[in-house]
Amino acid sequence: MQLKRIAQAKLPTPWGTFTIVGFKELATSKDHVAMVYGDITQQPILTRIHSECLTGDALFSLRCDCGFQLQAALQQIAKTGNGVLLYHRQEGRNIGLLNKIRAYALQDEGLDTVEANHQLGFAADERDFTICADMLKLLNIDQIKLLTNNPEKIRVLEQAGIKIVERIPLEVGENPNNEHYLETKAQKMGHILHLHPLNKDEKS
Ligand SMILES: Nc1nc2c(ncn2[C@@H]2O[C@H](COP(=O)(O)OP(=O)(O)OP(=O)(O)O)[C@@H](O)[C@H]2O)c(=O)[nH]1
Ligand SMILES: [Zn+2]
Repeated sequence: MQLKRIAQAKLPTPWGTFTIVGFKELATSKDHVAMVYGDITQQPILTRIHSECLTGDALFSLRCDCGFQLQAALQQIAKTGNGVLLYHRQEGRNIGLLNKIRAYALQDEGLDTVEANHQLGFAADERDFTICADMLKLLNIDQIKLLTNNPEKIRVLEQAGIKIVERIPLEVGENPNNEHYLETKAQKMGHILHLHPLNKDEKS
């Protein structure tokens, strides 16, 4: 176990009142949170793993789909009546905010999101989803329905002992600014996405 459960409190949102549960990583003291809604003893539980994206989550960026996914996931969990959103604090696929801004600068020069990470000396994705499996275990959850388009999350969680009963797609927020980013995720990172590329010649 890499985490310790530290504190919890009520957290009202526009979609309902969640309970926010705070965890600390034992090795690094880094913190993560879970947003828990309703009765989570009835498994499988609707679950979303949301990786931190300051620009998308808090600053309204249209370069990615994160802000849209965060809202849609909280909304869907509240509508379902129970579920959990893990807010996984590994910003920029775990290269950190400042390196993500460096990667964005390289993307402004024409590199794609994977090439930009490589140019900076990082793997395409540096995240560790075993932290998420540990958060679920500390919440006594071992069977989930996972909201994701990323098969890697499923692979790592299953290996860590979490049963994924169902994958539920979460495709929101596609726009002209993130069209190329989403295409790269589908083509190079294995994401299951049904994109609607804007075609200027299209009549419909
Ligand atoms: N390094 C890097 N990180 C990015 C970039 N754009 C978004 N991110 C980060 O990517 C993470 C979100 O990952 P995504 O690839 O959008 O989606 P996912 O979580 O793998 O998959 P889904 O479950 O389908 O949403 C967040 O931590 C963002 O900060 C980028 O261009 N470069
Ligand atoms: Zn983002």
